[in-house]
Amino acid sequence: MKRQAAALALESVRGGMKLGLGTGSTAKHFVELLAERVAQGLDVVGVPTSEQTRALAEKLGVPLGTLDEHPALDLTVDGADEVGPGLALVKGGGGALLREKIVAAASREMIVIADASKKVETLGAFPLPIEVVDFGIAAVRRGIAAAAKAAGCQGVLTLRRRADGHVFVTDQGNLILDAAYGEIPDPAALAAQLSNVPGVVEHGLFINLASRVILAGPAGATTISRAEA
Ligand SMILES: O=C[C@H](O)[C@H](O)[C@H](O)COP(=O)(O)O
Repeated sequence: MKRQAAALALESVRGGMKLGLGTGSTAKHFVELLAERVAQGLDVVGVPTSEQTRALAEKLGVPLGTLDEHPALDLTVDGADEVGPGLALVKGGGGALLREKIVAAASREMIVIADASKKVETLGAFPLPIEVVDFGIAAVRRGIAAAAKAAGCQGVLTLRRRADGHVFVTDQGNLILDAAYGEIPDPAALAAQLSNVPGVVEHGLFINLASRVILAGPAGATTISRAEA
């Protein structure tokens, strides 16, 4: 299903485009399919949103550039952990939210590809990743808790660890707190509150960034554009 969504997104790619390349298991399918088209002669430049995606794209022969070289991208294709009303997203399950958001914001269009299970009525069942600096984390936690409360959210903040028990460090050298809010009644309000907390580098709420979402399920794929979401 993820590959089906990725294949549909690929139909929006044209020669000459500058593409943001997302991160995660769904975005991986897109990079693989894109590489097949590149091998057949499609001329594009990709800007990866993580070292993981960079390594994959390099291995598969997708031409890469940086956001400094290409500050205005045509299209970004990326996955999501949750897709809510208005195509508001939770992202960052793989820890790439900061670069993903910068790349998406630099793109004229963002297409999200996901399996249909990612569509929810209310965001928040998936813990919200919040990227924070490695300084004064106890104070930053307090700031996040107060900001969340002001937006009607309460929940445990867990410092993300890798499978081997070591603290997870993002590509930008920061840490991630996963916020188990359960429900986020007003994602835009929470996003604004969190952005004001000193020490919060970025959070995984993507508001008004996705222009289209391609959801693939057992019965086929559906495309939702923001105007109709
Ligand atoms: O940091 C990771 C990204 O935001 C991913 O796009 C997100 O976690 C979805 O990943 P997947 O396609 O593996 O479910």
